[in-house]
Amino acid sequence: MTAKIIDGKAFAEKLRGSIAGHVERMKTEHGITPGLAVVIVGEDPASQVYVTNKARQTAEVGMNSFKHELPANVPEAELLALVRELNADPAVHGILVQMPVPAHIDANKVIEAIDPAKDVDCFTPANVGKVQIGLPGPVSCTPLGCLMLLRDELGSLAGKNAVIIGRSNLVGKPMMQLLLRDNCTVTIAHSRTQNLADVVRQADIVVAAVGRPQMVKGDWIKPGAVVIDVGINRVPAPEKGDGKTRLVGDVDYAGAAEHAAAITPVPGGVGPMTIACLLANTITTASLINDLLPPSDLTA
Ligand SMILES: Nc1nc(=O)c2c([nH]1)NC[C@@H]1CN(c3ccc(C(=O)N[C@@H](CCC(=O)O)C(=O)O)cc3)C=[N+]21
Repeated sequence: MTAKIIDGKAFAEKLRGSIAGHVERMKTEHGITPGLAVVIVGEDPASQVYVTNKARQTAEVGMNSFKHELPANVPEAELLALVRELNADPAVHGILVQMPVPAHIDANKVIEAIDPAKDVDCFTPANVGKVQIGLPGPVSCTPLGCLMLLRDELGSLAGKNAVIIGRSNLVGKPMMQLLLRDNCTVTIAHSRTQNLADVVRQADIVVAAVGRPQMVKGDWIKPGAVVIDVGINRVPAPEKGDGKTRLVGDVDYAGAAEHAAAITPVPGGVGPMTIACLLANTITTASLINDLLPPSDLTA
């Protein structure tokens, strides 16, 4: 079997088209222009590229984009003060502080400073709790993107055996909540899981989010399973020339594609969905802030 490639880039583009429509309606019907503020601390080149992409896509869907760049040695208090300023700014409906922040800054303090009403990453305890009990609000971007791809691929997820590899607050745990809400039987595997290969062999749905290049092997994949690869790992690519690198996921793509019914590539799979869902969350928070019903196609 050769798996169908799930084109996350194309899906994300379609989603951004729908988001642009919602932005237009919010402007014309309600006089609201959704605004997203992105804060980046330090000069990490990968983060810079990523934040620039976000700002461009934010503007492309018609939202206001506010970018704040702070030096790597900015005092924690100054970052917290900026977050509070953004909390109070009525033009800002979403706040994202690019992670990781430098070691002298306490990331938890930063997250707790963000007004949950504007927490488009869904990092705050209040929003994590809302996802758990199914109240409206922003939903973690990467898991939301994965869920949209899975629903598009499978229709109903009810009764499927889903195995998530990785238990992070960013991906594994919120992914568990969303799949459970869609009536999957969910298993979370992690670094201490015994017989990981056998656990994964039970899965109709595999979500790999461990951050270890190509760790999930092809013969772990049950024939006909759908594989969502969240990993984005930069590895050496000597075949491309000295010092060159390439991106690979957490799944051995070629091996898994021999068994899976469908699989997301890296790049071009989950990554673009994460950014699109960030914009989707900004529509959700802008709606809720203004007592409007968030569009159902942009949330879980
Ligand atoms: N507060 C916060 N929220 C985040 O959501 C957040 C963050 N901090 N810090 C960094 C990570 C990483 N992340 C990515 C999103 C999209 C791609 C993406 O679009 N990747 C492309 C490839 C890009 C390339 O070629 O390098 C793809 O997979 O096709 C990558 C990485 C969001 N993050």
